[in-house]
Order: sequence, then C-alpha cells, then structure tokens
Amino acid sequence: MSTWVQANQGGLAELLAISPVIPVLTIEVVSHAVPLAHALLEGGIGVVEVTLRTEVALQAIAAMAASVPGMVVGAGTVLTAVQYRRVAEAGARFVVSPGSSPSVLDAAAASSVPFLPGAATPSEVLALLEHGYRWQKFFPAEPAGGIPMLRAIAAPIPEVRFCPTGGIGLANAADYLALANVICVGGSWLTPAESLRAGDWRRIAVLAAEAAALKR
Ligand SMILES: O=C[C@H](O)COP(=O)(O)O
Ligand SMILES: CC(=O)C(=O)O
Repeated sequence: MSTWVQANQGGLAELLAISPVIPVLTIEVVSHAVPLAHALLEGGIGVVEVTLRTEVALQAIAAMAASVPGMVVGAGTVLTAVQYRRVAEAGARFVVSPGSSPSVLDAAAASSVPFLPGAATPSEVLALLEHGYRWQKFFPAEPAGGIPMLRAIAAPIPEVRFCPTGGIGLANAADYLALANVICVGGSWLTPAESLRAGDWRRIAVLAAEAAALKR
C-alpha cells in the first residue's frame, strides 16, 4: 500500500452543502436512531454524522440508512481501515475522521464512499491538500484556534474549505459560517443527552430548526 493516496471526495461537496450544520451524533440506544433521524429531518436537517463511539453505532447507521431515505447518513470517529470498510457496508454515504492516517487514507482510496479527513494545523492541511483533499474537517475547532486560526489559514491556503467541529454551538455557529473557507459546521448541541434519554424528539426538532435556519 502507498503511504499517501489520491483524494476520495467525489460528491462530498454536495453532501456538505445540504445543511449549514451537520449534527454529530452519539447514539447509545439503537431504537433511537430512526426517530432521531425523523426529528432532525422535521427540523430541516438532512445530513448527520453518526460517531463510532458506542457499541450500537454501526447498527444505528444501518437502521437510519435503510429506514430514513431522506437523511444522508455519514459515519464519524472512523479511526481505522477496518472501520472504514464496516461503515461503508452499513450504508454510510460519507466517512469522517478527527484526523488522518496512512492506513485510513488507503482505505478511503479503495472505497467508493467519500472521505472528510480532519486537520488542525497548516502542515496537516497542506499534507492532505497535496493529495487532493480540498474539503477537510477542522478539529477540534475551538481548542485548535477557532475563527482566528481559520482566518489565518485562509490567507495562504484559500482553496481548502472546512467543516469546523468541536466547541461549536448556536452562539458561535453563525460566526464560523460567515468565513469564506467554511462550508458547514458540525456539532453535538442539537442532540442533548437528556433529550435522547427522554426520547424528546420534539425538542430535537426545535433545535434542528434553529440550526437549519443559520445563514452561510
Ligand atoms: O466531532 C466531534 C465532537 O465530538 C463534536 O464536538 P462538540 O460536542 O463540541 O459539538
Ligand atoms: C471528532 C471527529 O471528527 C469524529 O469523531 O469523527
């Protein structure tokens, strides 16, 4: 396998353009997956990232992908090549990682499912760009320098566009979305753990509607 591979991002820009906010989901109970997807859709959000941080994450991706055709389901926290293949088999339409590694990049190159790799420094951004990755996750956004860092990166590297994630909420999302090098933002604020536990889908639909109304 090569250490570095060509970008696999075909169709990714269209998926990132669906919504100003991509909810980052941590699903503990698989039966929550479908009603949660319906609640987000009802609020106007048509794309999600289901993180591989729970035992049921793969099942949740498969359930949403099979039962909620209006929702574009991506997989997040994909850290290994094996995970890349498994989320693709489960029906993920795109794959997200907090960073990148040679083996995950190889798995992306061998897959038809596009990849959104993470970067937090100019060197990481450039290394991915050298191989064609023009859409990147900026993670962890707030700890890595937030809006001033993204502005600083845009000056020498304007061709990369980001989905910043980490520490973003309704209070600062609009400021990120106003940046020329931001295509959308990610965040967990639309799905508070207590709302998920209580099955409070109405609350989640309201949070989704607020997020979907953000301008970019
Ligand atoms: O993708 C990563 C994060 O876990 C989401 O960050 P957040 O909880 O600060 O929104
Ligand atoms: C943080 C992140 O990018 C992920 O979990 O995929």
